[in-house]
Amino acid sequence: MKAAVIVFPGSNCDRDLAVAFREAGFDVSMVWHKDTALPQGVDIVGIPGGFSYGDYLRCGAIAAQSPICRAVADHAGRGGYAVGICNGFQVLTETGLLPGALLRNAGLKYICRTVGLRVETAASVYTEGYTAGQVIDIPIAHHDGNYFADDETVAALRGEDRIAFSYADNPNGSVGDIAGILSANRRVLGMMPHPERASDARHGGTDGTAMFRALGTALAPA
Ligand SMILES: NC(=O)CC[C@H](N)C(=O)O
Repeated sequence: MKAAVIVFPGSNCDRDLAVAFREAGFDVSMVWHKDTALPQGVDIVGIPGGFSYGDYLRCGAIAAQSPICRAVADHAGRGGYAVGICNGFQVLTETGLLPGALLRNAGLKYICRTVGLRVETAASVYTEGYTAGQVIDIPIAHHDGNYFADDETVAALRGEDRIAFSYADNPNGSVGDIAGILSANRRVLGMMPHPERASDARHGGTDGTAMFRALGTALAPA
């Protein structure tokens, strides 16, 4: 099983994400934003958190135009798996691979703390290690985590069971308390909270481990 973690100037969760993938059994390649192709045979792409290009012009906006994002879009277009965490979620909305946008937090402040996250669906390779309705503790660290989509889009996400996670106690003003969403084929996940930061008891929590473990199981060769 192969994972690729994309590295932009300003990424700061790339190595944490690589460790989480490795512990779930993936071979991990770090892929520079200027590369034009993913390594051969990649099963899943991870777009990590951080401050790509210093968050200019908007979080994820410049990263979305990088050469590697074209390859990521092709990979997703062929039905490949991709997960974007925090800044990675912002990149996925900026590339149009996921609907909606991440706006400035309603309180206009950067928020860095652990929050309760409700697993809305267990029907994805990312969430099948949880049960629907389960509340897990996962850290957030962002200033632009306020998910917005129009009513029609939110209704479609809800109707198609594509809301992966919601906040138990909305910290940032996200519409419908949405913290993470799936693509129509359920293979692309974007989420603001950081499961890779909750994958080692020494870092204060392990509720994120089940996500990577489930991925390792689902993507393992038959
Ligand atoms: N931790 C992150 O990925 C932060 C994302 C982005 N820089 C923000 O603050 O909203």
